[in-house]
Amino acid sequence: MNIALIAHDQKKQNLIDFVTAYKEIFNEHELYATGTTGKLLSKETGLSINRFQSGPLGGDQQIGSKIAEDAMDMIIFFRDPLTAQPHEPDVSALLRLCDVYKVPLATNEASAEILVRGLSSGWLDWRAIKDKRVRYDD
Ligand SMILES: O=C(CO)COP(=O)(O)O
Repeated sequence: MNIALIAHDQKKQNLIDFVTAYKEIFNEHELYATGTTGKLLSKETGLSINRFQSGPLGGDQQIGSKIAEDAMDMIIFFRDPLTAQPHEPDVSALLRLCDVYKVPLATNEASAEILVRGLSSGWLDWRAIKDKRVRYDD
């Protein structure tokens, strides 16, 4: 599965701790991240991570475009709900696309834990079904 990992600055350590805790599971998947998150995650966990631009420079939009191409299977995005982000429209757009394409999304540790445990239990195997996409062009 292709998994995107993203965290706002105040939540980066939370994401590092989370990914470290579930490293063995994450290690079995293709990982993607926005720029700074990916840099820190690979340094701190040793995992191999494909990096996009930093979030404020378009990274959220790049991940959104992967969702629209059916190339992302899960998004773990530890948002900071208490700090205004200059690129808030990009953040909203990414979350919206998760709903458009029914991509599993977790925005905090509690829901991320359920997704990751579900991933290792096969609950997300339906993602491999080719015709799962919501199509608006039929
Ligand atoms: O801002 C972000 C997500 O909206 C994250 O970007 P960075 O990983 O580059 O800090």
